[in-house]
Amino acid sequence: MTTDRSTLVDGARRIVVKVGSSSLTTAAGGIDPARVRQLVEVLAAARGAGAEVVLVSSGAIAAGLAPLGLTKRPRGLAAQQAAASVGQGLLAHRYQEEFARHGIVTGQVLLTVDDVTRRAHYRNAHQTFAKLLELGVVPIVNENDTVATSEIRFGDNDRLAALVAHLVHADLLVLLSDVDGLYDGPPSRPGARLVPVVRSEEDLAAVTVGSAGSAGVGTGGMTTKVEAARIATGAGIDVLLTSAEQAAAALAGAEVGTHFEATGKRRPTRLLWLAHATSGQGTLSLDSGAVRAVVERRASLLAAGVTAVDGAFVAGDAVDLLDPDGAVVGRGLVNFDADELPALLGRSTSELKVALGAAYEREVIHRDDLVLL
Ligand SMILES: Nc1ncnc2c1ncn2[C@@H]1O[C@H](COP(=O)(O)OP(=O)(O)O)[C@@H](O)[C@H]1O
Ligand SMILES: N[C@@H](CCC(=O)OP(=O)(O)O)C(=O)O
Repeated sequence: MTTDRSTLVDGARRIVVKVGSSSLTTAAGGIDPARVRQLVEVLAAARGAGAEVVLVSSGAIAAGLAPLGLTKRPRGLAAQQAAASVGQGLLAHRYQEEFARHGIVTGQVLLTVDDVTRRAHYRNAHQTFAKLLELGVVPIVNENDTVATSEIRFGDNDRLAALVAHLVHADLLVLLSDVDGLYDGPPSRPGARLVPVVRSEEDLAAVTVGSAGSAGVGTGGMTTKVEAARIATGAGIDVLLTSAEQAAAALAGAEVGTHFEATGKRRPTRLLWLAHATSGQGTLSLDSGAVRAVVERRASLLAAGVTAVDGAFVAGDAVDLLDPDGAVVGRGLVNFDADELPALLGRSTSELKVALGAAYEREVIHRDDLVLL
């Protein structure tokens, strides 16, 4: 049964709100202080009503354009990183001042994929959010654009927001865009209709999802929002998608935008990151026995079942697991460097212990560090 909106919103104790660049910028592309102010008023009201709020805000690159004399988002990664470096401080400052008007302290959290997939870093991120919220701070999150390389980049804050929602155990994820919800086709197309509720994949089958509109500051368009909604709902978190203009109404429980209903159960957070926020830094090819062990018995991967190694990874990196036909069956955090592995392949752990010492007795990937894809 569909939860009515006011029950959904009133029942949400912890809310992650994501706002896109297109909802924060002027037509010329710079940050619009009036739009930031309006958003902060809505979030301060949600806080006043008793919810804890985490804001995932895009806009660093957009905020950095004008100071650098640029009129549109640059194409190259280095130029985007430079713009983000200039813009992130300005953006954080804008928020800090606006929240301070409501007596609310903000904290900046810049995340990279690495920060949240490696065990120690992930625990650290989790603890930082917990402490900030305990202290009554509104964390303002963005990708750490200036240091992320293209290989380890989320690239879009929609998925980042879904993963943060899971990391902080949010009850509700609100995605704010320049469009007031999911339409059954690109909203510029005549006759496109708003989809008020998405309950399952079947409801998405009839929807044509396109990329960003003409303004040119957004990144992923509707594709990354639907993907973010899939990640969050699959992890047990309800999602509301609407426009920044309708944020106040949405957070007051009005029937605006699109509600993606939570479907799945919570999964261990780190594995969600591993499945959705990383790509493998290399591959391990498995023989059919190892595929069965890993996929059917959920066992750890041992060197005996690995037939080939590809890529330049180091211990702790994510690698993709391939079946004998080359299809990706899983992803895991590997316990050895790529150049250590060839000498171990096909050998049993007891044999490795005798030949190379106890340090080589360990699994290639422990089952707790492995997700099936
Ligand atoms: N089926 C759809 N429903 C709604 N919007 C869509 C759809 N397909 C494509 N879009 C486009 O996606 C855009 C939102 O993406 P984007 O500009 O990246 O937003 P943001 O900056 O908020 O992340 C909308 O303005 C719209 O033009
Ligand atoms: N991290 C980048 C934004 C990436 C992004 O997802 O942008 P958007 O599609 O506007 O939400 C920035 O702050 O400019």
